[in-house]
Amino acid sequence: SSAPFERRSLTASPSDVNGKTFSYIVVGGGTAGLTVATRLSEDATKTVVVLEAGDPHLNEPQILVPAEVGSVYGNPAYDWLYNSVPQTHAGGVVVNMTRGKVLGGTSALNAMIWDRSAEFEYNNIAQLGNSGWNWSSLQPYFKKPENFTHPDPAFAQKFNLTFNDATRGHSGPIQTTFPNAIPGSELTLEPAGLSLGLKIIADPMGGQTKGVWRSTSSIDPVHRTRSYSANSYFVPNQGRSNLVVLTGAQVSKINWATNSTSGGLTASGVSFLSNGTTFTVSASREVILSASTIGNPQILELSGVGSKSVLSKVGINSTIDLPGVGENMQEHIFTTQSYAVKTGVETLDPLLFNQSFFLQQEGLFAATPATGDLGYTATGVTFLGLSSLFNNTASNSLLSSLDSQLKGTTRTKGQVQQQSIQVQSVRRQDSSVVEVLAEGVHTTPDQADPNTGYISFLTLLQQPFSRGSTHISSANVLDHPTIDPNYFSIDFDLTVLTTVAKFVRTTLTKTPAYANVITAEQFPGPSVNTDDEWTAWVKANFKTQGHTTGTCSMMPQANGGVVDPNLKVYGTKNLRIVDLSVMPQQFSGHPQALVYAIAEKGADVIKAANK
Ligand SMILES: Cc1cc2nc3c(=O)[nH]c(=O)nc-3n(C[C@H](O)[C@H](O)[C@H](O)COP(=O)(O)OP(=O)(O)OC[C@H]3O[C@@H](n4cnc5c(N)ncnc54)[C@H](O)[C@@H]3O)c2cc1C
Repeated sequence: SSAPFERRSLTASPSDVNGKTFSYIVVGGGTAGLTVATRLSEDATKTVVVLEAGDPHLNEPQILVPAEVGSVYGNPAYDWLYNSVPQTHAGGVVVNMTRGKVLGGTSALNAMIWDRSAEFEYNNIAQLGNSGWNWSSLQPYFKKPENFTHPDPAFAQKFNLTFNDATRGHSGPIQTTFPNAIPGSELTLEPAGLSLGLKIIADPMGGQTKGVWRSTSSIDPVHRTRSYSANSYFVPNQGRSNLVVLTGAQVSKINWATNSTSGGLTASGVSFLSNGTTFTVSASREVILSASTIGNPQILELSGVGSKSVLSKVGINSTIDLPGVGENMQEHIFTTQSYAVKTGVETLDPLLFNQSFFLQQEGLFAATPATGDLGYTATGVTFLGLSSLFNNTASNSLLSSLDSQLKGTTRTKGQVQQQSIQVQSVRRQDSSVVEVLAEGVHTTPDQADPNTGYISFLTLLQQPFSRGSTHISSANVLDHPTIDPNYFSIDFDLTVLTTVAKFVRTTLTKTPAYANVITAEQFPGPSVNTDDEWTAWVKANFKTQGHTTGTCSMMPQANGGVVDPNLKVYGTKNLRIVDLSVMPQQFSGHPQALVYAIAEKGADVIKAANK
């Protein structure tokens, strides 16, 4: 059957929404937005409208087929095309920041890895003044979004795909499982880790993640296609008469009720642009911002909520003085290295260079059940602590320079508190500072020889200490904000990222398991050798993982926070933020499962407040 690509259409038009009143307005139909809207519309006595700037793009192979991941990055029909400002501490490079501008948001184009971070990292969030946001209270919300399917037992045994049903969800909308296509070259992962003295983690969803393990992905177990907020939360419920989703609608500001302001401002609704025309819609209960890390600060600032100095620069009057808006931005960044392997070692490179192989794999993928390499997602991860990269002396000196550099930077109370928690965290025996993701393919294909197979290592910084910002650059919503992640402003980040890149060359690929299959390092190769060359290479080649957090941090207001533990924006009665932007601190790992958990918990908080 060709079920995965069946066409569906959305019916709402601006006139279905303009001038009307809904119980709830959800701004942004992304990962969190469609999750919270679907849950809120379970209450038939309430009406919900979602305003999403992007188009539906439902049932498109470029989104659904795992091996097509990346094919829409940089395409304005799917991607916001955000860029950072030139990065002062990285030789002025401009970093491309892909974000989904499509129904489903970034869940429509992410790399589908479905995992969880270490237990203590969630407890760190509670320690910042956020009661109810710790490992144990998040458990039901970790499980609620997920419907986990076991892998085929023989395949699981071959690739060490282990799991624990007790830590997974089994009846949620998002389908998760392991891919059923992993190239043989990735069999090196576990033996390499063991020879480095690392632990194999059998249940990485159980709160311990340092070591070597195999990740699941958000993919359908039969068709092997992407499962994301649009096709898994929204589409099955699109027939609800109290749920309206309008695409191609970019929210330009929140409108405020002019009556009493005691106890905070009331958001009466929002204005939005569709095809160049401005419309308005009203909310009788709440306005919920789910436009994420870059979209939310922009909308708040355009509505007079933010730092007075940012607003006055673009001529916007201050409605609520909230200097934390758009600040405290934190990002995961990475570089990749690729190694040529011996002839006969199976890799995914032929998908890129061998047309008849590709067509054969297309056929396998189109069958029911789907098989073959087009269903590939990355599974092989290694999470390393400081002690894998530095000896005791080097580690102590790194941490003491970090401490003195942090003390010399201007920080909010909340940042002082979170960075001291972060320093304690990176010192823990069970904490990770980097992830090494192994993939059986060349990740920089323009550097590859079409007749050779490759394995690649992505080295990903997990505990960045640099803090950046995003702020409006004008009073026009169509102008992109000024995004400055301020990468490498804290030296720790550059030292760790450079050291792990060298570790891949000098240690990881020298383990017997890798040495046995590798013939040569291909990227970066012999031109990068000295410490200075490595540092320059990292600065010129790093990319962002798109895991940005922090710009609407959940922290006490006096500490620089934007929302309280009920996700309500300070100074308002009925404006909440439900998505990744509320997380005040970066986690080790990949955030999408946390985003769904935030949205599920947020929906319960909102339902309880609006009985
Ligand atoms: C390239 C890439 C790969 C990734 N890979 C993984 C992975 O493998 N595993 C993982 O766990 N995480 C991954 N992530 C991260 C993860 O996907 C995101 O953190 C998560 O999807 C963010 O969810 P969100 O709801 O906060 O934002 P989004 O899903 O981005 O939703 C925001 C929505 O708001 C809309 N919007 C913005 N402004 C407006 C406006 N003014 N009006 C109306 N709508 C607006 C946007 O169009 C979008 O739909 C990846 C991210 C990227 C960028």
